[in-house]
Formats: sequence, structure tokens, C-alpha cells
Amino acid sequence: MESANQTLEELGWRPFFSAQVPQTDDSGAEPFRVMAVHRGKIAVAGAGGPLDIQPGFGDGMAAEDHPTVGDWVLVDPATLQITQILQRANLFKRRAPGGDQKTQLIAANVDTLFIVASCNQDFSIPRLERYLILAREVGVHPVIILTKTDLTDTPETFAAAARDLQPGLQVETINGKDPASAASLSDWCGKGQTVALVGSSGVGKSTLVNTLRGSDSIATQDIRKADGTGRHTTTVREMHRLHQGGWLLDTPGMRELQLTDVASGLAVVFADIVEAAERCRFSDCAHRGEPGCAVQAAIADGTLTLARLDRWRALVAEEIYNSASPAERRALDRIAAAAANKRK
Ligand SMILES: Nc1nc2c(ncn2[C@@H]2O[C@H](COP(=O)(O)OP(=O)(O)OP(=O)(O)O)[C@@H](O)[C@H]2O)c(=O)[nH]1
Ligand SMILES: [Zn+2]
Repeated sequence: MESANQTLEELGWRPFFSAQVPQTDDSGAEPFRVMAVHRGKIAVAGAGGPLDIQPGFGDGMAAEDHPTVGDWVLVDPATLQITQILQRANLFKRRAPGGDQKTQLIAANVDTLFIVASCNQDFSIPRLERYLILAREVGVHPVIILTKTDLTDTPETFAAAARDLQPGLQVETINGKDPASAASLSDWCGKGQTVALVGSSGVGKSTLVNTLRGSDSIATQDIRKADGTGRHTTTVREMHRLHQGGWLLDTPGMRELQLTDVASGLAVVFADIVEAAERCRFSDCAHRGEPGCAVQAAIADGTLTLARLDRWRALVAEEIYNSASPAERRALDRIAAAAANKRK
């Protein structure tokens, strides 16, 4: 069992969570971390070791009131029931596929989001920007990981372009196949640390995961092959132990997260444009040539590029669309179709 013999601190326990447990609580409920959510049971781990508990907590309540992997919960040792989900430091969720707007929880309490991209023709600033917006929206610390440094003579050019995205942004360049190179990520992968990773197909996420999990990942695979139970297929979401003692939350849902409802993340990543727009003469300025436009002024003096303004416009339009209800979307589709007809 991956989670055997961990102290609470090693599981990621910290003052943010302990402050939520009343000192005078005589219910006897103890903190556990949700390690995996299977179809028929929830695997948790606490100071006394791992435990399987029955699902059911939160039934009939909103999606957010259900436990998800990474959560800290209080469990009554007598009944083995969850009595409370502690307030989350952050929560990754998405709209369930299909038009019914249902929310699916992906992961909770992630310390660091690795945004993975590669140093080659796939490197894309707009794509990195989208993941950064997601990180800011969720409130998780982002670190940009640029893989495949061994395939380029100029990894620093890629790193510099990424660092330009936001002041103070952490950017690491690595060869994901080389454990010594990936060791530069230790700060975020040590005991008690929880990481998750996103990035498009082929950038080297699986490779990096295998390197970070080290012998554990090989051991786990071998066990799964040997017992042939196929239990992996019944696991919905799971925390994986990293070689350096941290935890990785890695699921397809996590890797493929899309932007939805990220208005505040957008405002943080494009704070320069938002701040300039506040200085425009007209409060409804479209920044398309109006007099007294501070955004156009920023472009003129070189502090803002037109390309960045265009990316912001496209993301704002997308955010409006994605956050709209199905009826609003149909209206937006009609407006777009009418505009396209006019241009013809
Ligand atoms: N040279 C080199 N190759 C790498 C590196 N990282 C990954 N690769 C290779 O790139 C290819 C894609 O890597 P994956 O780890 O499968 O990429 P992924 O992001 O998991 O892709 P998906 O599973 O499609 O999401 C594989 O052939 C890897 O061996 C690296 O740092 N250097
Ligand atoms: Zn303006």
C-alpha cells in the first residue's frame, strides 16, 4: 500500500488544516487524507495508517460537498464514517462532459502545478498562458517545466520567453528522461508536498512522471502486472507517491483540464492590460482607436505588444462563451454566424 506508515506531515498536513480542527473536539474524529477514490470505496491515510471507508458522504449535496482525492477529511474511528471535509486550500474541477453543466471534482489541496511544455516546435506561449490562467484561477502555485532540453542548443531562449509571461514566474528546463536533471524539481516534490501536472500531448508528462516516481512506479507496474487483478481500471482518482517523498495527483481529467470560469485567473495573468484599461478615458473603451486609450498608448510605447492584446481578447471571448449557459451560447453562436455572414 502506497500510503503505509506516513505521518500527517508527510501526507501534507499543515497549519491551514489543523487550524480547522477544534482543540476541544471530543467527538474523537481524526484527520485522514483521501488517497484514492474508487468506485465502491474511498482509500484514506492518517497517522494510524491507511483505511478504506464507504463512499456516501455528501450524497444529495452539491458536487463540491463530496470528498475528492487530496482532500483532508475527519473520520469517526468508531463508525469509519467521514464527519467533515476540511476547507480546501484549492480545488481543481471541471464541467462534466455533456451539456448538463454538472461539476466534476478532479483534485484538492495541490501545492504546485507543473505546467509542462517542450523546447521544440510545440512550444506555444498562448498555450502556456492558458495553463497559467488556470493556475491563478485555482489558486495553486505554478511552475513551468520545459522538457527536452537535450534536443535543443538554446533551451535558455525558450525559458526566457516563458519567464516573460509574468513577473517572478518560476521556469525550469529539464531533460525528463534524466533523473539527475529532474532533480532540479526536488523543491516541489519533497516530503509532504503535493504536485499535479498539466500539458498538451507529447510534451513528456508520462516520461516526467516515471522519472519523478522512480523505482516506485516500476514496482507498482510490476505488482499490477503480477497480480493481474486489473485493479487500476477500477480506480477513478489516486495519489501517487514520488521518489522524494511527495505526492503526485495525476489523472486524465487533471491533464486535460480546459479553461472554464476563469475570469479572475485571466485578470491576474493579464493584469498589465486590465490596469491599463482602467486608465482609458472611456469606461467602455474597446481599445480599438478611441481617444485617450491607455491600452493603445502602452502598445505605442512598447510596454505591451499587439499580439498579447489579441491573445487577451480571444481568451476573454472564449471565457464569456465557456461560462455561458446553453441558451446564452446559442445566442452567442447566432451573433457570430450573423457577423460571419456580414463579412461575406
Ligand atoms: N529527448 C527527450 N525526449 C523526451 C523527453 N521527455 C519526453 N520525451 C519523449 O517524448 C515522447 C512523448 O513523451 P510522453 O512522456 O509520452 O509525453 P506525454 O506528455 O505524456 O504525452 P501524452 O501521453 O500524449 O499526454 C516520448 O517519446 C518520450 O520518450 C526529454 O526530456 N528529452
Ligand atoms: Zn482603451
